[in-house]
Amino acid sequence: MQILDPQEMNEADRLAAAGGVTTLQLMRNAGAAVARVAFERFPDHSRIDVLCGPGNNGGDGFVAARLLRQSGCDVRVWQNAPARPGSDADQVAREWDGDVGTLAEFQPDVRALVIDALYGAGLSRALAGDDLAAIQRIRQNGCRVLAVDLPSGVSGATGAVLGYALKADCTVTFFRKKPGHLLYPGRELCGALVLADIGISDAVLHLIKPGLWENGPALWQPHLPKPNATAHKYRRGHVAVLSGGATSSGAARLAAEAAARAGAGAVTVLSPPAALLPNAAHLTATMLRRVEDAAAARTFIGERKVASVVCGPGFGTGDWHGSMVASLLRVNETALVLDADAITLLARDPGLLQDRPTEAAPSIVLTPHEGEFGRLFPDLAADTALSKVDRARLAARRAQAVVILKGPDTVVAASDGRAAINSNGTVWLATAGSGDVLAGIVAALIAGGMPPFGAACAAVWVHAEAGREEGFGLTAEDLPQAARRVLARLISR
Ligand SMILES: NC(=O)C1=CN([C@@H]2O[C@H](COP(=O)(O)OP(=O)(O)OC[C@H]3O[C@@H](n4cnc5c(N)ncnc54)[C@H](O)[C@@H]3O)[C@@H](O)[C@H]2O)[C@@H](O)CC1
Ligand SMILES: Nc1ncnc2c1ncn2[C@@H]1O[C@H](COP(=O)(O)OP(=O)(O)O)[C@@H](O)[C@H]1O
Ligand SMILES: [K+]
Repeated sequence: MQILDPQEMNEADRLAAAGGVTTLQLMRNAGAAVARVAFERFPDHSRIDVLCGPGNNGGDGFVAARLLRQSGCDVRVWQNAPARPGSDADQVAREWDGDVGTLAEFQPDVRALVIDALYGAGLSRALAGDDLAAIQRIRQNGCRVLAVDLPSGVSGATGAVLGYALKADCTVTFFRKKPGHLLYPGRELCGALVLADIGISDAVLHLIKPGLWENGPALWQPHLPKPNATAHKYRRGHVAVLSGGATSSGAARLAAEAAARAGAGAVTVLSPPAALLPNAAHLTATMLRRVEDAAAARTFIGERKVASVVCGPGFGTGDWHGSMVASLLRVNETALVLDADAITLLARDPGLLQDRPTEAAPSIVLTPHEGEFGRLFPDLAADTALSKVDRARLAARRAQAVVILKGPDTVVAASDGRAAINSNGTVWLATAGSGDVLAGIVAALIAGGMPPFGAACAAVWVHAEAGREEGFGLTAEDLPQAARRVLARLISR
C-alpha cells in the first residue's frame, strides 16, 4: 500500500474536497473514526480526557469528544490554544457544548483514557511550554493514550521526535499511513496503528502518484520467478558468491545456501586458493571454483552465464579484494549484490562507483546497515534533517543502484526515486550472518529474472517473514530453509 508524506496527504485532502467531500466532512469522519476506536479498543475507560490543539488535529479531537459524550462517556476537553476563527476546527469546537479547560490545568488520571489531538501532520517545531509539561505529566502518570493521526511530538514525515513526544497505546490515522508511522522511533511511539477510511477516494492517488510504499507481497508477488516446465538449472539463474579467506568463508556459504533455497538453479562459490579446503569440506549441492584473481572470476562469470554475483560477506578488505570489486563493477550483464566488506571497499574508493560507465554498467544492489551506510555516504548519514527514506533515496540516486538500508525499519530505494519501507521485521533477525542470507536471497531473485528493485523488496520481506517464523533463538543457518518455505507459499498462491 502507498505511503503519503504530509504534503501528499494535504494534496489528497485538497483533491477530495475538489471531488465533493468537504474538508469539514473529512474532519467529522476522522473524529468519528477516533471515537469508534476509543470504544472498541478501550471499552473499560468511561472517563476520557481529550487534549485539543489549535489546528485540524484538535478539530478531530472535538468531533470525537462530542460523539463519545453522546454515547454516555464522561468526557472532558482541554485546549492549549483556540482554533483560527472560521476554520473547520473552529466550527466543530463551537459544536462542543461542554467546558473547555486549559492544558495547563489538565491533570492526568491513570483511570482515564487520554485522546491526544494536540498536533498531527502540522507539527512544525519541538513541543514547549504547557504542551511539553502536559505530555511529560501524561508519560509519568502512565495513563493509556489514543493518538489522533500521530502521537504529538512525532514527525509524520520522518518518524523523528521533535524534542519530546507522547507514547501512544494506539494511533488512528487516516486514508494512508505516513512515513512517521513506519520509521523508528515513530513506529514504536504509535503503538498499535489503525488506518481509517474517511471518505477520500483511492482515485486521488492517480494524480498524486506517490513513490513510497509499505513493503509487502502486493508490490512484487506477481513477478516472483516461476520457472516453466522445461527450464534447466542455468535458466533458473546461476548465482556466484565470492568467498573470503580460510577463516572467514562461512559468510559466503550462508549467502550461497540462501541463494539456492531462494530458487537459484545453480550456485557457485568462487574461492581464493587459501579457502578452497574449508569450502570444499562444507559444500555439497553448491559448486566450488578456485579463483586466483579478478580475471579468473570474470572469465568464469562470462563463460558460465552467471546472472548475479554476491560480493562482500566475510570477503576481506585488502588490495586483492579491492581489485576484485573494481573488476566486478566493469562486468556487464551480471547483477551485483554488494554487502559488508564490498561496501567498505567502495567507501575507501568512492570513484569506483562514480566512474562507472552507466550505460554499460551492471545492476547493483547495495545492502548496507547503518554503520556501512555512514562509511559510504558520510554526508547523508550526518544530515539529521533527512529521514531514513530520504537517505536511502539520495544514496540510490548517487550510486545509480538499488539501496537496501537495513535495520528494524529497512528501507529499499531505487535510483528513480521509488522506495519501500519494510514493516514485518523482527529483532530475532539481529543475529550474525543474517545479512549474508539476505544478500543471497536478493541475488537468487534477480538471477530468476526479477528487476532489482522488486527483487530487493521481495527479499527483504521474505527474509523478515522467515525471521518471524523461526522466532527466538534463530541462527542465520535457519533462515535459508525458512525463507524457502515463505517463498514456496507465495509462489504457489
Ligand atoms: N489531511 C487530511 O486529509 C485530514 C487531516 N485531518 C487532521 O488534520 C491534521 C493536520 O492538521 P493541521 O495541518 O492543522 O496541523 P496540526 O493540527 O497538527 O497542527 C497545526 C497547528 O499547530 C501549530 N504548531 C505546530 N507545531 C507546534 C508546536 N510544536 N507548538 C505549538 N504549535 C505548533 C501550527 O502552527 C498550526 O497552527 C492531521 O494530523 C489530522 O489529524 C483530519 O481532520 C481529516 C482529514
Ligand atoms: N532490531 C531489528 N529488527 C528487525 N530486523 C533487524 C533488526 N536488527 C537487524 N535486523 C536485520 O537483520 C539483518 C542483519 O544484517 P547485518 O547487519 O548485515 O548483519 P550480519 O553482517 O551479521 O549478517 C538485516 O537484514 C537487518 O535488517
Ligand atoms: K496527535
